[in-house]
Amino acid sequence: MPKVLVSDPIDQSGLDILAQVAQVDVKTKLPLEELVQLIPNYDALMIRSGTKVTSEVIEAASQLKIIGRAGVGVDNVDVAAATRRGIVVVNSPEGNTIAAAEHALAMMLSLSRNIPEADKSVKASAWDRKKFTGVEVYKKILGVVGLGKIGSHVATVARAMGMNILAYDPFISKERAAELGCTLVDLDLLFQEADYITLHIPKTPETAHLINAEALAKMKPTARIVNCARGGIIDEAALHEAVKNGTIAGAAIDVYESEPLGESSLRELGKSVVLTPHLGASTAEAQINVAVDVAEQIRDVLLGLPARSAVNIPGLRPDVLERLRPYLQLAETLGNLVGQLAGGRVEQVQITLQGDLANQDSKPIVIATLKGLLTNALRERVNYVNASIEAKERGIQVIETRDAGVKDFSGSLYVSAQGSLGEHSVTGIILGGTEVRITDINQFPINVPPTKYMLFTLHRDMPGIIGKIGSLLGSFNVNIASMQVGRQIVRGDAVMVLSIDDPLPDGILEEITKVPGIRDAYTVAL
Ligand SMILES: NC(=O)C1=CN([C@@H]2O[C@H](COP(=O)(O)OP(=O)(O)OC[C@H]3O[C@@H](n4cnc5c(N)ncnc54)[C@H](O)[C@@H]3O)[C@@H](O)[C@H]2O)C=CC1
Ligand SMILES: O=C(O)CCC(=O)C(=O)O
Repeated sequence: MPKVLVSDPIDQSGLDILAQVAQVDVKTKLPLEELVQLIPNYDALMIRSGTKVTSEVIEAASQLKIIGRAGVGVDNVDVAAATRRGIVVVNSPEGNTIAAAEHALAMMLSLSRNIPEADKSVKASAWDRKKFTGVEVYKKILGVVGLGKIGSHVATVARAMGMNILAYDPFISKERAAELGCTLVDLDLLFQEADYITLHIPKTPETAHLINAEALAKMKPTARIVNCARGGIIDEAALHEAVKNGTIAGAAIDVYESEPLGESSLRELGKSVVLTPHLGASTAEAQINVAVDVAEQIRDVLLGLPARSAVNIPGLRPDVLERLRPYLQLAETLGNLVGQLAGGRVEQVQITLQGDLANQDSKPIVIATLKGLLTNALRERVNYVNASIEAKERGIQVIETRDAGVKDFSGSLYVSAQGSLGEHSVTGIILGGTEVRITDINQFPINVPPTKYMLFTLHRDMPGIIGKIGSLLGSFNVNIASMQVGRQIVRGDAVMVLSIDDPLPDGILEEITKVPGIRDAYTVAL
């Protein structure tokens, strides 16, 4: 049974799903050294934001197939290192959207109405109303930085509260912003005009310290800033100075440069600053959503199925995946077959989506073909995550084409490879929705299902040759399960495809090539 390590608190609903297919060990607050020691025993790791999955952890993770982040941000995972090791990283892109958006709105209102400090004072038996007079958000300008899933929801609700929305997001169209009732502006204008600024962007090298002393200096002295996105987007030292000096009016912060928040001057700023301990996703509903979403993906990957929200392999909508699944199998089989026919050192591979298949998303099909192509060399080290990188590192040139005009079958896949045994090509189709059929080898039409052990010959189409190969295989005690011949013209060149029950014994291939009329022979194990 596979083993899953859950190293952050995860809702029971997720643990129950994992337990259907795996042994589940929940061990939270592990020091790095302990995680490094334990991880070689596990097939999957499920985390929230607490666990840092560093390159050191990934190096030690000799069995790990998947890291599941029950949340959105994967900045606590070294995704590049995981990709290199062929480990799938999945997240839950939408499970906590509403929770995070509502937290940002709650922070904005708490800050405006001094709710945390007022609460503290009443609980300390005071009744001080004047001290906690606040400001309204109605008719104020909200600057939304990042108009993705969370930013959009914040903008929609804020508009309903009577706010006017400016937005900055270089990857969102004006039309989409207009649909949400936002005006797209550049960042400087947003900084200058906004009464409230709320951040909903990932932390990247471009967004690190986006809010620094220079940016804060452009804001209104009455401006208030909310960060429920990621620590490090705001320079905390600069923020402290800006609030202390009255450059801006205040800030509400959920995420920090270093978590848990250690010593911090932000704590000294009284009611001008509201601080929460990374609570954006902490609602009962969001925790069930993300736990179920990610646990289902871990379960699927452990069962050999693709994940729907992998961040390091092309994401596919489940309905698209369902439609493509047989073609991924076809691509992998043809890649593996052509890779063996072409011998080692493949320099170039051409992948053509033909007929109706030409209308499909080619990326996963190309990846599946490369995975098949490299399987012989890399075995279980190659998978959907690292196949493209491995192919690139081996200097394999990948040519991807489409030909909707090929109408022999409703949809077919053509793969050719140039390797140490020359150039070889195969074509295949899916029959009856699930069955792989090889319909062409090196331009010779055939119709055979792939089997574990196969023998291919290229020979002259002449009487007696099939019998000779049959007798030769018989003399080596090789049992033939099925045989088919394909030719272009009578008594011209032909191919023979044999499915055999066992691997071909050493030396027999050489004997086959000595049979008069045989030009070449290849054996493959799929
Ligand atoms: N505090 C918490 O507990 C939670 C925090 N988050 C964080 O919230 C952030 C946003 O999450 P989602 O809305 O789900 O992500 P999303 O991917 O839907 O949206 C992010 C938006 O940022 C935009 N963007 C990227 N780089 C940008 C840049 N340099 N300047 C301006 N815009 C840029 C993108 O175009 C995209 O529209 C993420 O950092 C995520 O980790 C998410 C959930 C909970
Ligand atoms: O797991 C959590 O509570 C943090 C959520 C978060 O920051 C995210 O989903 O990006």
